Amino acid sequence: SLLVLCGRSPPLRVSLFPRVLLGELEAHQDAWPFLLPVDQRSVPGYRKVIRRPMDLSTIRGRVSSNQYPDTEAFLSDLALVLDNCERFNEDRSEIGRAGLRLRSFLERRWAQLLQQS
Ligand SMILES: Cn1cc(C(=O)NCCN2CCCC2)ccc1=O
Repeated sequence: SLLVLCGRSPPLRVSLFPRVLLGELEAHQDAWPFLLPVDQRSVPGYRKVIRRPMDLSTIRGRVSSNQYPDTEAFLSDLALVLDNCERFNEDRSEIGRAGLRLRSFLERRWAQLLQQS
């Protein structure tokens, strides 16, 4: 309705996009390396190499407690998950390939959602 559209904040449905996208990422078959924080004791070198760890459960917690001031802050945490993955893993490794496939899904799906706005 016009009331929703003329407010300064984005229309309600656009503000739901992060929750829609996050739910689909959590359910994605390539999300398994990213669902929980990397166990830094069981992955040699991770703590030293990756200065800002991030994972989908941490993002879920921040979304649920409204800790993202705007959509860009949410998208930058998502990008951090996948940038960390590319930094730490060979592209041709199981986890590296999962990260590349999940990033491709994320980019295509986000563009699709924006077409609906
Ligand atoms: C993103 N990422 C993840 C790992 C990892 O080992 N995750 C655990 C994966 N398993 C899934 C079921 C039990 C645990 C290592 C390096 C890395 O960059």
